[in-house]
Parts: sequence; C-alpha cells; structure tokens
Amino acid sequence: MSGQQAGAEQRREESSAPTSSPSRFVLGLDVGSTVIRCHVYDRTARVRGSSAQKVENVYPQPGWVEIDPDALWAQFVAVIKDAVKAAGVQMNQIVGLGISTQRATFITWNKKTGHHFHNFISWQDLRAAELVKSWNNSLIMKLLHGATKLLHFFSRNKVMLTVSRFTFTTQHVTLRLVWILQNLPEVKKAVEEDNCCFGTIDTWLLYKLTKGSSYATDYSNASTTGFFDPYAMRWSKLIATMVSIPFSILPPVRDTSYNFGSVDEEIFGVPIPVVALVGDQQSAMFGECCFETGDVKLTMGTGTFLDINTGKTPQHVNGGFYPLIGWKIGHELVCLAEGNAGDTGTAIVWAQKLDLFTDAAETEKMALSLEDSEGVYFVPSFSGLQAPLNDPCACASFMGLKHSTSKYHLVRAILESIAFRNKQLYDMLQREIQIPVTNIRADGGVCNNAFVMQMTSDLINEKIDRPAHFDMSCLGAASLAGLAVAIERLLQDTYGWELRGERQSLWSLCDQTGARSGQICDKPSKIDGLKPQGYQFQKRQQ
Ligand SMILES: Nc1ncnc2c1ncn2[C@@H]1O[C@H](COP(=O)(O)OP(=O)(O)O)[C@@H](O)[C@H]1O
Ligand SMILES: O=P(O)(O)OC[C@H](O)CO
Repeated sequence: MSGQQAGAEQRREESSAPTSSPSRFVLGLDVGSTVIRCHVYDRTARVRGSSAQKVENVYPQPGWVEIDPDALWAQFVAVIKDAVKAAGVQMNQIVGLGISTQRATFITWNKKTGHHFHNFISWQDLRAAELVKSWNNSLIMKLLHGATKLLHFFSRNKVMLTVSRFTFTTQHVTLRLVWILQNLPEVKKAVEEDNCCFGTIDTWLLYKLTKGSSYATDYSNASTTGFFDPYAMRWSKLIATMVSIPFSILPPVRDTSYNFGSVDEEIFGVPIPVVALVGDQQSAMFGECCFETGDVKLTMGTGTFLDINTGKTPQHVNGGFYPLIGWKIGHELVCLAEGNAGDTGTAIVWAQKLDLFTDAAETEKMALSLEDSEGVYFVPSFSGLQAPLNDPCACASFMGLKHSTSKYHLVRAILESIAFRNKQLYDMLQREIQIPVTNIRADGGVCNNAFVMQMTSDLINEKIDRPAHFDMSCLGAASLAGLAVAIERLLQDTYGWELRGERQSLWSLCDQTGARSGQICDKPSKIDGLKPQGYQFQKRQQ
C-alpha cells in the first residue's frame, strides 16, 4: 500500500470512529547490527510510517567491533521522530513503545552520572578469543564437565548433561565483560565503589529514555548473555562466581511485555510508555507467529539465526544449539533453542565495500546469470565459525579461484555460502532437537534474496515461508507492546484499575479478571495482518 493510500485509509478510519478520540499507534523498533529502524503500527498491525538508518560499527583493532553509544542514541531518537512524522500522526497518539535489540552487545556506565565507560562491545567482537580458549581448556572447566557428567550418570538429570557440555564463546557477553573488568581500571574502580551499571542495548536505551529512573532488562535479552540460568530463571550464580562477574552490576530481569516506565517528556514532548523490551531474534519469532512447539524461524540479517520453539521448558542441548527464553508474559513462558552463523549480511556488506556490486539487490541477478560458481567457495567467518565448528579464530576465505573467476563467481560463492551455513544449522537442529519441525518462516534483510531462499529450500528439502513484510523484529516488538497496552487500557477502562509503580504482571492480572478470553486476543495471530503472508519456497523438481 502506498503512503498516500495508507494516509487516506487512516483518515477514513478516524472519521468513521464512533468517538472523536484520535487513533492510537504503537512503535516497533529494531536496533539491529546493520540497520536501526522504526515502524509506526496501527491497531491492525499495518505500517503507517517508517524510518531507518544504517548503524555505524567501529573497528578500533582487527577483530574488535564496537558501537559509539552517543551516535546510536542520536539515531534511535531520530528514527522515532522521522517515523512518526512519516506516518502523519502526533507523538501523543503513540501509546506504547516496543524495542527489539541486537543481543549480547553491552556497555557499562557510571551509576551516579550516567556516563558510559566505553563504547558498546558488539556480539561480533573477538577481543575475548584468547580468554575463551583458555577458559574452555582450563582445569575448572574440566572439573565442572567431569563432575556434571558423573552427576548426570547417577541422577539422569538433563540439566547436568547440558552443563557438562557447556563451553564459552566470544558471542556470549561473559568473557567480553570479564575482559572489560580486567582491562579498564575505571570500570574496576566503579565496581569496587558500587557505582557501575552493566546493560545490554535494551537496558541502556531504557535507562536513557527514562533519564535514569528505570533500570531493567527482560528475560529474552538476559538469556542471551551467557550468564543467565534459563532453568532457574535468574542470573547464573555458578557462571558469575566462576568468572568473577559481580552481581551488583546486573539489572533486574522483567517480563518481555511489561510496563518498564515512561519516556522522559523532554525527549519527545510527551511521556510514551516503554511496554516491551525483547531480543531481536525472539522478537522475530513472535512477529512470525511461531507460537507453537516445533515452529521454526530463520532470520538472515547481519548474522543467521535459526530458532525453534521448544515449548514451556528450556531444551537440554548438545553443544551446538543453545537454550534461550523466547518471551515471558506473566504465566506464559516460551523457550527456544537457537543455532547461529555470525556472518551473513556482513559478507554482503563486505563484498559491496569492495565494489563487487553497488546494491545488495543486484547479487541475486549476478548469481542467477551463472550456471554455477565454477568451483569457487567462500567461508563466511569474519567473526569466527560458530557451531558445529566452534572456532573463534577461523578466517574468512575464498577457495578454488582460477584465471577465469569473475566477480560474478565471487558473489555467487558468497550467496551459496549463506545457504550452505543454513543447511549446516538445519542439520544440527535435526540432530540435536528431538521436536518435529512444523513450519519454517524466514525474515531479515538477506531473505529478500530469492537465490539464497531457493537454494536453502533445495538443500534442506523443506518449504520455507517468506512473509510479505520482512521486518519481523519490529513487528514482534510492536505486538508485544500492543499486548501490554491493550491489556492495561482494558483494565483501566473496564475495571477502573490504576496500575502504578512496580506493577504486577499485566498478563496475570488479565487472567484474574478473565479479560484474556474477552475482547482482547491472547494470541496475536488472531489479529488481522499478523499472519505471515507472502511467498513460499519449495524444493525444485530435478
Ligand atoms: N536482496 C538482498 N540480497 C542480499 N542481501 C540483502 C538484500 N537486501 C538486503 N540485504 C542485506 O541484509 C542485511 C540487513 O539485514 P537486516 O535484517 O536489516 O539486518 P540487522 O537486523 O542485522 O541490522 C544487509 O547486510 C544487507 O546487505
Ligand atoms: O543484528 P542481527 O539482527 O543479525 O542480530 C544479532 C543478534 O541479536 C546477536 O545475538
């Protein structure tokens, strides 16, 4: 739908509304590693206005990846203002903000002044590679693995089995935070003086938006740090103690759809409530309506993330896939198992920087113009190779180059490498997770590419749905926010309840009042416009 059509439709909707109160909208934000975007959603989950900006990563040393927090903050505020303007609505019509963020990218700051001690350290950063290696080979880890294996043998407790296979990776916050604590004297001092806050991007944005009055994260973001225990649903005492991460610097963990506090009025002129914080992959899962056990989504953005809904309890895993919290909304807890490949969009962006093409969209035609890659292969590993190889030091490389190799072969090899990694992840999922796959839905910028989509479908021999609207992380965040706002408004309007301060979970309040089965829907799949529609990729007939 064009912007003009959307505008006309919105005016019709407003003029035919029974009351004179203006329409209300929810913002869905996605702070990705490549793009930061904001969509304004109406109550039928249609996008009324949008804005996006490119995230500037900083590379101070080979292997180090950082983001300047001041630049990110300026972009975050700008995309919100621009999207609201593009939608042609007023800030006071925005009833809730849902924020999805790249996960495991963190910062620390001064509790008293709010000043950060360093840039965001990205999930792609490799500065802790040596620490990871030495911890994984350490006596403590060997003892831990041995003891838990033994305990599993006698008790058959599967948590013990999972712990016995646990290893550190550079993608976990854990050892990158340890690196910061060991190498930045300012942070060390602040910790000693109980003046240090740690946060992933969601926590820091919340802190900035509320001018320091709210400090929290949600279960989905916490579960991706590497030192959250998804079985006990709290920060892991075992890991924090083992690597000396002080509990005093960690934020409280809240539900995903929750009233986290209101944006300070000075920022947008009105106090907009922040009603959802969620990790971007979990948010995409929610946006793709992967609500049932066995539902799978494949997100190809900066990296590739393959997630399966494992139901109410965290899956016991085998070292490749890892258990995560999908979302927690009152009594409803959804767990996921995830596997990933770190370099997907990064390979496209890198090739673009080398002038192999000018626009990512050209890559599809370039690949299709050839019969095959003429034996050229690309290894997509600027930030190491994740499971099943688990080598943080693996280098990206081309193989099989010949005199006849052109840039077309190189581009085709890069796209093929993305599909091969998808196949590798899917095989690992089938090996490790004993849950039958029901649906596979794709999203993220790289799923624009029909060559990658078709090749993936051919390799895994499964149907893959690609929704018409790819920004599933934004949609998921907006749905989670909409859920909180709808429930809260319903409670206030219908029951006259004022919810203040440390609120009870909105979801459980709704259960108590029976509102869940009433006007609002408990599963957003029932809301118009949320069901993924679009294109289906199926294995080609040979
Ligand atoms: N048609 C396309 N073919 C291949 N890659 C694409 C295409 N369109 C966009 N991309 C890539 O998608 C990536 C951005 O995806 P996105 O999901 O927005 O990332 P993130 O959420 O990680 O910031 C970029 O690397 C971009 O080059
Ligand atoms: O930037 P994305 O969308 O590839 O997501 C990054 C992940 O959240 C890292 O865990």
